Amino acid sequence: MKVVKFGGSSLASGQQLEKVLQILKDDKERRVVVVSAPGKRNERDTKVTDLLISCGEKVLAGKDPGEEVAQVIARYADIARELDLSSDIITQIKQDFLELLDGNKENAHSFMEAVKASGEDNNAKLVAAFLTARGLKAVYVNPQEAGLIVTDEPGNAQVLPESYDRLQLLREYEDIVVFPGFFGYSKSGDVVTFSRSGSDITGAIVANGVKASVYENFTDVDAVYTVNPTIVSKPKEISMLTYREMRELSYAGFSVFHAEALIPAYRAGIPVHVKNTNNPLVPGTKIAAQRSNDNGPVVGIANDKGFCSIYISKYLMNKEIGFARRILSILEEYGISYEHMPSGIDDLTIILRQDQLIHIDEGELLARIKEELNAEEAVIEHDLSLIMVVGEGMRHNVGTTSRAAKALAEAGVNIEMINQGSSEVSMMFGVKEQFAKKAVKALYEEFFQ
Ligand SMILES: Nc1ncnc2c1ncn2[C@@H]1O[C@H](COP(=O)(O)OP(=O)(O)O)[C@@H](O)[C@H]1O
Ligand SMILES: N[C@@H](CC(=O)OP(=O)(O)O)C(=O)O
Repeated sequence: MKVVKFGGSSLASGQQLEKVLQILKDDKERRVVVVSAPGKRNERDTKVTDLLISCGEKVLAGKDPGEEVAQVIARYADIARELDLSSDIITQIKQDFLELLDGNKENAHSFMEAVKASGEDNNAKLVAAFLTARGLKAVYVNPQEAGLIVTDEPGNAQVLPESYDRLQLLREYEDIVVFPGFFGYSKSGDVVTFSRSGSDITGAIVANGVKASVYENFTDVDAVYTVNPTIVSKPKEISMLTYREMRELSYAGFSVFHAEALIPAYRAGIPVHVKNTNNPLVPGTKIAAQRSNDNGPVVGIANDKGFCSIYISKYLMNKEIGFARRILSILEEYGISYEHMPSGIDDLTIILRQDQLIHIDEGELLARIKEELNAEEAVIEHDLSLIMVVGEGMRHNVGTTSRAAKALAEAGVNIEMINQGSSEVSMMFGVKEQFAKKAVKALYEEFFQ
């Protein structure tokens, strides 16, 4: 049994749904289909999830959401019209959506979560109706009915382990199961969404639950490329990656596959296969526990922006017991999590996502660090990009760091920080955001050209 997930770009129009139908017809093992909400039809289009967020926010602010409501309904109606489906399904979607907007708003978070999740939920109903109309027996299954239970963290749900056993029952369905991505239900029965692009996570959880032979993730590119294709045009494709490599690359900006979607598949030893809905016969990229190591030390280079660093220096920091703990507990009080923490004998740098500081008085934070830790210096540097050079082969190859550093130096990119060693399969460079693209191009030239 295969679990297949189709992303928003694969479900953006009737024409795309025809491709999905063919893909399902081509392989009878494709028994569980996880769907996103309709995505962008072209560069200037808006994803249904983004329309839903604006719509929900307007409702909560007491403004008229008429335009967004019309746009959301029009997206489903256009698809149904293109596919010659009965108008009943759109009438139902519209009625449910208006009822939802009219419903209980006492808890603004719960309301927004339900509005966001409706994008996937209604699309799953539409896709099931379409497949059935074309002669494939298919049934919509609700995540609560199927037992996908998650933590109550709006926009950041985590699956609860008991879900896996319950989801196993999806194996028993005779019809193709169409399952909405992006959300589960809390123990108290509320809709809770995963982080953005989280339908990838649903797909991995369901694949684990039903112990699929493979989790196929259908998207709009032929493969996972060695570098983001919006930075380097037509980059080399990756045919095979390990879970660890993909996790590092997704975390650092390879948005093609969600970083949190690896663990459920990895835990059950289920291979992941990234494929193109628009070109399903090309081999795509396979992700598994091991791969043959014949392509040099580096497999991919990812970058992500929006980071900052807090640099702290204090003479003899290395001898002071509990120094890092005390800094981290100050950050904890402010509700700040950190990403990396490279350190030296007298210095320490904490790298974190910059958006966490939006509502924080940075001057006050630095003053506290200096005062409570008797630090000589504490400064924040903003607008950093992290570049992650990833490859299992780096463990066995000497000189990869110096090759990378030389390539950056020759491109005139100043390295603000390096973190190497904590992960065996990656090294990280911090650079100023304005140099990130130049840096990625230079590293690509060095390792792939
Ligand atoms: N290294 C990479 N390889 C392939 N695609 C990448 C990479 N980095 C970023 N992307 C982007 O990821 C996109 C696919 O992810 P996404 O838009 O979430 O698709 P979907 O709609 O299928 O969920 C691609 O169109 C591409 O622009
Ligand atoms: N629709 C949700 C979840 C998702 O996974 O979408 P996509 O497959 O289009 O990335 C979002 O936009 O975040």
